[in-house]
Amino acid sequence: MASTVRVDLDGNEVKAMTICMIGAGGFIGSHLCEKILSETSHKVLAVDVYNDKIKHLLEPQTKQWVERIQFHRINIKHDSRLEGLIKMADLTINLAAICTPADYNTRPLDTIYSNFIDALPVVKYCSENNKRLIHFSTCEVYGKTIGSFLPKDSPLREDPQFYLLSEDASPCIFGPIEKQRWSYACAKQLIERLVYAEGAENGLEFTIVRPFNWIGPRMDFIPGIDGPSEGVPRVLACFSNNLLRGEPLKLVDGGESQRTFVYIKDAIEAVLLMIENPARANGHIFNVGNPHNEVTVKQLAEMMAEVYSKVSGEPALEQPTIDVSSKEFYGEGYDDSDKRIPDMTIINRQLGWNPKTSLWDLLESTLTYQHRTYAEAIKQATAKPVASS
Ligand SMILES: NC(=O)c1ccc[n+]([C@@H]2O[C@H](COP(=O)([O-])OP(=O)(O)OC[C@H]3O[C@@H](n4cnc5c(N)ncnc54)[C@H](O)[C@@H]3O)[C@@H](O)[C@H]2O)c1
Ligand SMILES: O=C(O)[C@H]1O[C@H](OP(=O)(O)OP(=O)(O)OC[C@H]2O[C@@H](n3ccc(=O)[nH]c3=O)[C@H](O)[C@@H]2O)[C@H](O)[C@@H](O)[C@@H]1O
Repeated sequence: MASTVRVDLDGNEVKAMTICMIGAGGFIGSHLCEKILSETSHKVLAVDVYNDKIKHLLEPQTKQWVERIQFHRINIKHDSRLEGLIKMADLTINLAAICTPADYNTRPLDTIYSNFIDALPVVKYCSENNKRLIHFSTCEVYGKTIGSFLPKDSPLREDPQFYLLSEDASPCIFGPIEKQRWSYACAKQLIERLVYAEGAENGLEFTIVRPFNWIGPRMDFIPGIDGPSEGVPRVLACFSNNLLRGEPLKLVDGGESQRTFVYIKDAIEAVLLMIENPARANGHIFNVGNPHNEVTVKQLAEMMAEVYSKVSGEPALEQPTIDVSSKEFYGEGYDDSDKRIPDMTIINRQLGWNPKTSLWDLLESTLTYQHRTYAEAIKQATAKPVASS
């Protein structure tokens, strides 16, 4: 635990606070809990339906933290204890959501309920009780870039004003309703507007975070090992699963879409700055991403194959990638964001935050983790039973 006095960006002492973290048992939540417990004196009321990813923080041997984290197994859809926890806390952080693209077109109702309806009471309790809220939205609220509607060979596509995604200037461009992929982005957009309106009309102190493809250890699950065999996680876990099993990586519609990936540990630094600098963070929407780590999905696959071979000692795959149609991979109603580059002006100005880790370095540490965590389990799961004589 940090024994020294923590100061904010303006040199003022940061007093220890109690944080109600909803969705604390997920990928981002687990890293945020670790950071808060190891570097600050704040207390965490961790709310989730699962706690596997934060078990190491809850076990009795982590004595130094035991009094600063409490796990509450609560489904926020229907649990009257939620308001009490929000009242006990100085700050609520809401991370709870269905946020894997394979669900958006196949479980659109669950997606809309999870990202909009279930978040409503959280916003209401914070507003009514004058509690600060940090709400997790997504870069998907931007949808497609303006540039994607220009002719393929238009030189305007190179002009940043047609692709750079800015919190206070870019429009939100989604596909038609039958493209149910956008159920998630649309629900997130509406909850952002509601949070913003609570701020404008009722004085809610809020910050909205728009993550741009945060990746790292503990993201999602490996199908058939710590998640359902038929489940489709986000791209990092899909490609990790292929590499661990020695299969080609599946490129949806040729892997032409572009993403900027940021290392989870860099991104968590930004969230801690928001937590401890309310005067600079309240009332703002922040892009949090790494504009320097842009690749096509195909380039990501090739880089992951190269890094995995290096960290595992396994020979490189003869055929590293294979094409698959989005209909085959995700089903009817899938659509895609073409390109996602975050404008960093606002987060730079308000919090002075910049990401540090290159894509190669973050893949090296993440794939080392994946190999250590899963290689043996995969070997056992795929071993052929020895025929009895
Ligand atoms: N990882 C990213 O790069 C990324 C990008 C954009 C947006 N986000 C947003 O950040 C947030 C966290 O994402 P993540 O990657 O950690 O996802 P995650 O799925 O790992 O974590 C979400 C957690 O919320 C919990 N949860 C869901 N519904 C709940 C309910 N009804 N009651 C209690 N707990 C519930 C889940 O059990 C899970 O542990 C989400 O809101 C997501 O939309 C993440
Ligand atoms: O992480 C984010 O910032 C946001 O974007 C993600 O959306 P997306 O980037 O499309 O999700 P991934 O599953 O990580 O897919 C990235 C790209 O890889 C492709 N992909 C995925 C998996 C695979 O095996 N092969 C493959 O080519 C997808 O089609 C897509 O083009 C999710 O919607 C959210 O977690 C989040 O809100």
